[in-house]
Amino acid sequence: MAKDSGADLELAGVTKRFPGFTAVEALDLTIPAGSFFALLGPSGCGKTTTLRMVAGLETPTEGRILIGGNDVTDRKPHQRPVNTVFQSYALFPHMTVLRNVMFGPGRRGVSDAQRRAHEALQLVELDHLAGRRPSQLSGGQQQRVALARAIVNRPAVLLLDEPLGALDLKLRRQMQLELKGIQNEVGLTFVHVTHDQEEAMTMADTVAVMNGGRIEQMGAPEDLYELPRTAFVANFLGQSNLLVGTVLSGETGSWSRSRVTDSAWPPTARAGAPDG
Ligand SMILES: Nc1ncnc2c1ncn2[C@@H]1O[C@H](COP(=O)(O)OP(=O)(O)OP(=O)(O)O)[C@@H](O)[C@H]1O
Repeated sequence: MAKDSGADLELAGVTKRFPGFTAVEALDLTIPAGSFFALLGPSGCGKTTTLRMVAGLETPTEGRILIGGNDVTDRKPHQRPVNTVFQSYALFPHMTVLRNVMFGPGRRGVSDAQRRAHEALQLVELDHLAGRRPSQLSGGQQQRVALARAIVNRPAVLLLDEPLGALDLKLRRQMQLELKGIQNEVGLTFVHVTHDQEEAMTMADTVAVMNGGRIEQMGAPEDLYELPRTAFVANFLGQSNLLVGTVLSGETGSWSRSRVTDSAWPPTARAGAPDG
């Protein structure tokens, strides 16, 4: 399959309020074209609501959403250059794998829908099972068909909502690598929602850690791990030993005299705080 170019995704002041509850709070975010971006956070932090607003399934209370520089905030889901892969594969059970993958381009009247569907199936290494029905496939194979069905539409942005959540651990780890490989190959912009730290850290170029509807910290996985800016991020990304204290003086990396403190986080500062 030809390498498609994804588009930048930009969220400007995006907020979602449900009656009596703010799920997403003034989110500002730019995801560069062709990158693999992960939204990581605990249950209820607003990840799926954010994704649903990008897909057009939820309307922001405030803010704008731009894809490739075009404001899509008021566009219906099918008018956006976006496809979503859900945890529940949502394949059509009565159709073959090939028909499932052809469905989108076929409906849009694309002339070479069948060839494109075969290409997408080759990409996920399932073309040899094109004649089967979803019930004759394993969970991992069904998830790959769901991915092919999204990729065949060549969306500028591909949204993945816990796409590996229904798979057992071994298959999940294997699919993480495959998904990352496919993203490299097709070059689309991937936005992946997960509460699995390891998944986000191994797959994404950039990880945004969400907490209570806000992005607590965003950066390359290794930067988040090495330099978490808050105790929440440190705890969420791994095991950590936190000590509460007060900084009396000094700068990060060159401490003279301090007591270890919550605000003395990140860990380089901790390591340099000798006399607490
Ligand atoms: N239609 C709705 N009406 C009211 N509150 C909602 C609605 N949809 C979501 N919420 C609330 O908004 C918050 C964020 O929900 P969201 O589904 O975005 O979380 P999440 O981070 O994706 O969680 P999970 O990992 O469990 O899917 C939750 O507290 C949820 O209860």
